[in-house]
This record gives sequence, C-alpha cells and structure tokens, in this order.
Amino acid sequence: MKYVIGVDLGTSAVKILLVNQHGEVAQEVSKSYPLIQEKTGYSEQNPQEWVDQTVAGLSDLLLDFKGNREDIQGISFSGQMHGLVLLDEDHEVLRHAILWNDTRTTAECKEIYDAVGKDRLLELTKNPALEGFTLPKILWVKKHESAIFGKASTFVLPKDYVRYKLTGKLHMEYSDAAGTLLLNVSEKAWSKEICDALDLNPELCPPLVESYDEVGTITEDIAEITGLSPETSVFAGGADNACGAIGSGILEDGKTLCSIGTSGVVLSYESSDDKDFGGKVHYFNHSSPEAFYTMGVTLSAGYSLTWFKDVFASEETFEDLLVDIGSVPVGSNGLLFTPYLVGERTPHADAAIRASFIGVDSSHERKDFVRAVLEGITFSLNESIDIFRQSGKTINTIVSIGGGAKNEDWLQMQADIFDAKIIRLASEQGPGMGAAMLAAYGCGWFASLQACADEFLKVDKEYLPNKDKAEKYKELFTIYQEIYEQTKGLNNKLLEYRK
Ligand SMILES: Nc1ncnc2c1ncn2[C@@H]1O[C@H](COP(=O)(O)OP(=O)(O)O)[C@@H](O)[C@H]1O
Ligand SMILES: O=C(CO)[C@@H](O)[C@H](O)COP(=O)(O)O
Repeated sequence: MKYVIGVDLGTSAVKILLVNQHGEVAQEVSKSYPLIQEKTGYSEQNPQEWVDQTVAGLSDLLLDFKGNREDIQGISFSGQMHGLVLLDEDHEVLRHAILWNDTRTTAECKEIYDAVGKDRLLELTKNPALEGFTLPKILWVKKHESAIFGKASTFVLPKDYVRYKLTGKLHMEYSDAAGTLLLNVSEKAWSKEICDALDLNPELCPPLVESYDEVGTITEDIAEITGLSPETSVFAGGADNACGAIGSGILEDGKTLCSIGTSGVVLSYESSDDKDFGGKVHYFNHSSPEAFYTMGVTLSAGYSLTWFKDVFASEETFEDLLVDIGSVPVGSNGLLFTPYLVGERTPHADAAIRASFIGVDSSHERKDFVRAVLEGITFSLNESIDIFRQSGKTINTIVSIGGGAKNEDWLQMQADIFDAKIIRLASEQGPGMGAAMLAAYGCGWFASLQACADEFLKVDKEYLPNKDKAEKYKELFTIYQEIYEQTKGLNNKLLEYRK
C-alpha cells in the first residue's frame, strides 16, 4: 500500500494525516502550540514552534508506521493564511509571525487605500484592505520596527516556512499568495504597481508555484530526525481554506463549505474570476487548477468556544462542556452572543468591535451560555451565507468541517440556522485531507483532483433542517444582526480601557 501525508498547520495545532491510496486515514497526530497576545489586537506565534511541532508530529507518526518508509511517496501542506513570516538574507526568522487574527493594522489599511486607491486595489487583488491580510502587516513592521525591516530580504506565509525548513527550498503558492494583498489574482503575478505605490521592493516577494507542484524532497537531516525517506516528494500545498475546500470536494460551481476551526469560514467555489461581490467577501485563487473561491470569515469561531472553555471550564474537555447543550431550547432561553472577541471581518470589517452576551438573566445556567456561544458563532457564519444568497447563489447543501464538526448538536444547529442540509464527511480534517490530496494528485495517483475526491471522500452523515427550529432561528437572527450596530459605539468608547 502507498501513502501520502497531509500536514495542516492550523492556528491551534498542527494536524498530520497519513492517508492511503483509498483515502483512508491510517494514522493521525496533532501537536498544539500557543498564541502570543501581548496586547489587545495583537496575535503572534513563534515559527520555530510550528517547525518543532511538525517535526515531532512526523516523528511520532513514523514511529508507529508499520510499512516501508519508501511507501510514503509524497507530503504536502495546508496552512493558516495571511501570517507574516519575515526572513533575512540567510532565511533566518526576523521576528515572531504576525497572524491572520492580528488586527493592529487599521492605519496601514488606510495607507494602502490612500496609495493604491480602493477601486484599483479591488481590481488588482479582488479584495479590500483588511487588517488580517499580509500587506498591512509588512507596512506595520516597516513603520514600527524599521531596524528589523531593514534586514528583511523576503517574506513567506506560515506553511511555506515549515516547508522551507523541511526541504531547504523557498516558495509561495498562488492560493496563499492571494491572501497577501500583493498578488494580481487574475494574472497570477506579484503586483509591481502595488509594491511601487507603497515603496516596497518587489524582490521581497518570493517565487510562486502551483499548489500541486513538486518543490523538492525532504532534507537528509529531517529524514534522519523524522524517519521519513529523503526521497519523499514534497508538494507546495495550499491555504487552509483552499485545502479545506479540496478535502471537502468543493471542486465545482454550486458547492459550499462551512469550516469551524479557530476562525469560521463559509466558502463557495468559483469557476471564474469575474464575479462582482464588491469586496464583501474574500475572492482568492483556489488550489485546484484555474479555479477560484469566495468566502466570508468570522475571526473568532472555534476560538470563542476555546476562550469560554479556558476562562470558565479550563479543566474540562470540549465534550464535557458541550454535553448538555441539546437540553437547552433554541435561543438559549433569551441569551444571545456575538463572537467579536478579536474584532470581526465578515460582514463587519471592524477591528474595534468586541463580543457581547445580551439578555443575561438570573435563571441562566452555564449550559445556556455554552449554547449561546455556539449559536452566536453560527449566526455570524450565517451572515456570510446571507451575502451569498443575496448575490443569487443557491445554498441548500453545505459540507461542514473543522473542530466544530466534531459535535452532533452543533452540526444540527448549523442545519437549523443555515436552513440547509449539512454533510459530515468521514474525516472532519478537511485541510489536512486536502493537503494529502494535493500530494496524491502531485504523485500522479489520479488524473485530476476531482478523480482523487471521488476515491478519497466519503459522506458519513447528513443533518436536515428542522422546520420549526429554522423558523425560530430566522427570527432570532434578525435580533442578532441588530447587536452589531447597537454595541459599536459602546465598544469604541471602551477602546482606551483595553489592555
Ligand atoms: N469536541 C469538540 N466539539 C466542538 N468543538 C470542538 C471540539 N474540539 C475542538 N473544537 C473546536 O475546534 C476548534 C479547533 O478546530 P481546528 O479545525 O483544529 O482549528 P485550527 O485549524 O484553527 O487549529 C477549537 O477552537 C474548538 O473550539
Ligand atoms: O484568515 C483566515 C482566512 O482568511 C483564517 O481562516 C485563517 O486561514 C486561519 O484558519 P484556521 O486556523 O481557523 O483554520
């Protein structure tokens, strides 16, 4: 039997899947790492921790592997998007990576609009300037840490750095490059116009490859430490949402994905780059050939639940914390939650907004709060579904992946709030599976990613919307939507009191 490995460098952990030629997950390893949050709005990670935990995870995997290491033919990567990893001329890391959920760059977003023009930026990159994207982070370092920036010779994104450390070869691929705000998405080329307008040396931008391109093999050193064969082919991989889409079979028009990891994403396949969403949703290159996707992003989806667990139930597992939510009625007995713990992206691009519980009553128990958190996260994702439906898309079936797809009550809640059929696949690890599929396709096992999906992806269970609950959620959703406007001003007044 032959195998491939998919490495998903998430925000909470690196998840590594060993997948056989039939798409069965033979082994699975997860290794976590912390977020570094020095002050409000900041979110960083140490790239060395990604490398150490990936190498440790691969070593664990190989320790338990009973076959010949040469049978593991390929490895590829999926990674949290947008995070800035600045490298010097020896490709040493210059500072901690500034992540996708770091929102310190509101001033730099304005600078980009002033220099490039809002409409021109949308024409070139198909996206607006958002704090989470990479370009504003580059400008922030340039302005606030000029000594460090002076030493920078290039930048990469999180999984590109890990891949570099495993192969010694430095690249970026299109699906992740699209999230930098420096790529001309239609032309698949770095935008010299944007670099020039912002006085950035275009040489900073690394060489571009396709997600399924073979970029090298595992170095002798890494082979020795992990037990992998130095012959293992390494394929570039993709942005975690592009890989999540591949690993969920989102490979043709009309297919929709909901991913609840640290962030939350509603993603729709696009066969062309010519739709006009006016920047309301992100529009990026897919990891499958000549394709694109649009998506709306909730910054704190799974992160809201993790935050609640860390603060109020740190000793419990997610399973324990969620055990009673099925006994709480729709609407959590009058309690609503908005998941704006670190600001928001879709539909409110607002770095200053923060979360609220509305309607707290003396009768509320912990389980009401837990259900309200899940409902708030799901309402927030429903805002993106709303945008897609208003643009004319039909959304009646959604594949759900990520940590949030581990809980059955939450999957049913998604069906009721989205008023759509929810599909759970045999593995909820879409990005890791997508990365493995890129390796399988790259190895030549299949003629296309679709052929690979046909063999690899199996539906495990379907959740149909309950009519009564869906109706109640429609009413509650309109109340939920009011909370943003009602709390925006209050949050702005509280800004100066934050850490
Ligand atoms: N058993 C569970 N039930 C519901 N949600 C869970 C469970 N386990 C983890 N999660 C959620 O999944 C999130 C992590 O999902 P994951 O897809 O691994 O994220 P990432 O790719 O960002 O690292 C956590 O933030 C947590 O809220
Ligand atoms: O910023 C985005 C997408 O634009 C996030 O979706 C990141 O890509 C992080 O993903 P997870 O760690 O939540 O999977």
